[in-house]
Amino acid sequence: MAKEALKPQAIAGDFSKIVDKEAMRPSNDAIKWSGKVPHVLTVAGSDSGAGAGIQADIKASGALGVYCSSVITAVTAQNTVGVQGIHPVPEEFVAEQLKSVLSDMQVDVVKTGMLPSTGVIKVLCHKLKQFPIRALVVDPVLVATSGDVLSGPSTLDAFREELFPMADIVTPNVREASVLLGGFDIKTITDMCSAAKSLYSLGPRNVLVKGGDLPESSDAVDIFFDGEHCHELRGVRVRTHNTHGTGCTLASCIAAELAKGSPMLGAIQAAKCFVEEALEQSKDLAIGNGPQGPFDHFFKLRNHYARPCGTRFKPRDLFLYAVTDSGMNKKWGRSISDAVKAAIEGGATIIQLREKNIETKVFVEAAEASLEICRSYGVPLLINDRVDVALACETDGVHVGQSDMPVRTVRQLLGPNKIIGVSCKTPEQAHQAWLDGANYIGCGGVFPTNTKKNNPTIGLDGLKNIFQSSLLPGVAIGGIGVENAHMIVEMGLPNLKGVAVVSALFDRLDISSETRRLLGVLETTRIPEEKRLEASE
Ligand SMILES: Nc1ncnc2c1ncn2[C@@H]1O[C@H](COP(=O)(O)OP(=O)(O)O)[C@@H](O)[C@H]1O
Ligand SMILES: Cc1ncc(COP(=O)(O)O)c(N)n1
Ligand SMILES: [Mg+2]
Repeated sequence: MAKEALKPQAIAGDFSKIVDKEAMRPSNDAIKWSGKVPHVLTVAGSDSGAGAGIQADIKASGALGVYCSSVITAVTAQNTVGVQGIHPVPEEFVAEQLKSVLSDMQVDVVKTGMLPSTGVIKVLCHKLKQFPIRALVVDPVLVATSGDVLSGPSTLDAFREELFPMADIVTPNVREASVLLGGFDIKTITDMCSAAKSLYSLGPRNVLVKGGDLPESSDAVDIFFDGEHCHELRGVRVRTHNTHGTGCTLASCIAAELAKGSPMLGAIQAAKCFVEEALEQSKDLAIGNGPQGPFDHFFKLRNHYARPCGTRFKPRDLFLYAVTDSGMNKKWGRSISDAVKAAIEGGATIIQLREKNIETKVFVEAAEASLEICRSYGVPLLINDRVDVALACETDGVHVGQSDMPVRTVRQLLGPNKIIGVSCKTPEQAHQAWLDGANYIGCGGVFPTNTKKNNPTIGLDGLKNIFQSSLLPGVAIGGIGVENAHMIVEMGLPNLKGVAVVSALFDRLDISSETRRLLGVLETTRIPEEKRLEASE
């Protein structure tokens, strides 16, 4: 199996090297299928619930523009609750399916999933010697995420002694790595690196130990070992129960990217980015009644908000928008990052550091400390006005006013993956923000406020005037608190996605409880029926 072509580009620097996955997103260029098409063959089980197994592999490959054929090794009766039954396909028929595909089609990469018996593993190894391919991705599916056994302990030797030495990469999760290493205890990222190195000694060219189920890990961290360096691939842990099929999907995305010619590390980064985006986009999916639902592999077809990986923005992030104020922090004797943490713990969905009188060094330190907190909760962090601080700290974006740096310039500096918000008082300013490439608008002040002196208020009518024509989602800001936030919600304006607040949170003794109170108002206020009808016209 000619593997040199896929030799990973080892990156200097050892364990603590966190590789920037943004550099390698799945190519979004439209792949026109003509002539030789990148081709993955999945050799795996069928999941009747279609969240994992060959169904996940075929969907993932298709989403990445790669053709995917399939050899079924077992048929499982499975849903979001678990696996109710397994019917292995006789190994001679697995051999027949392999011969049908490999003898007729130019398969670039084979990806394996559920291999229920030693016999099937032996048949597969034999066929791969008979029909050489460019790369082999082995996802050693032993136990489904639901906990059901998919490949018994009798297959461990065949995985370790026959299949692993042929693999370009093996992708065990923490549990599978532990079992394959005879019960090696994996509790930390350092343990994951040790496990990856031990698995590497079994013969695969590369090892990826997946950390989706690593206990107490605030991020989703995987460890990639290429024989020289341990690379830490860190992604945001998406708070969702729709994780059925994450492992299958990651492995089939790696196979698809390899089939398109990516180097190994680039393929892994692109695959991880795809899974993270799919999970993020599928948080509200409700398929099945069990504890672990599937996610949407075709989110890019449905998602008209272009959210390249690395942009943690969705309009619903604007729901409860906390804007810090250094004067208030000084008054209450708290640091900016403490205020940020308290607001997020109370339910804030996005944070903006608005620090008008602060030394740049202090601002950068506060932004870095706040970003660490925001990342751990998966909450976007924006910087008010100071594009230099946003760039220096790699925050999720900026919010600029009409007299700050022009939005087009900000977009050129920050690139497509960052969030840009713009303060607007008129429909014309909102339209210009859309033309200039902003992601959202902040409109106000709605009610009189002491936070922003001599700032003419626009009132509810001004707010309505803007959002009735705005092409961008946005928030209302200015004098908003628990006593009047319901009035904003009751307007029922489709693009008005939330409220931005300052003193209602930060000029209070207990930020978290004030935030929770405001969240309660926003969540319980109902849009009057007539407004709902008006909005739907
Ligand atoms: N909640 C999550 N948020 C973001 N990434 C996740 C999440 N759960 C799993 N992943 C990622 O999905 C991929 C599959 O990991 P994992 O779920 O551990 O595999 P398996 O499904 O085989 O148990 C890994 O890249 C992991 O980091
Ligand atoms: C047929 C089949 N193959 C694989 C898995 C693993 O699923 P996950 O990726 O969620 O661990 C599964 N549940 N069913
Ligand atoms: Mg999983």
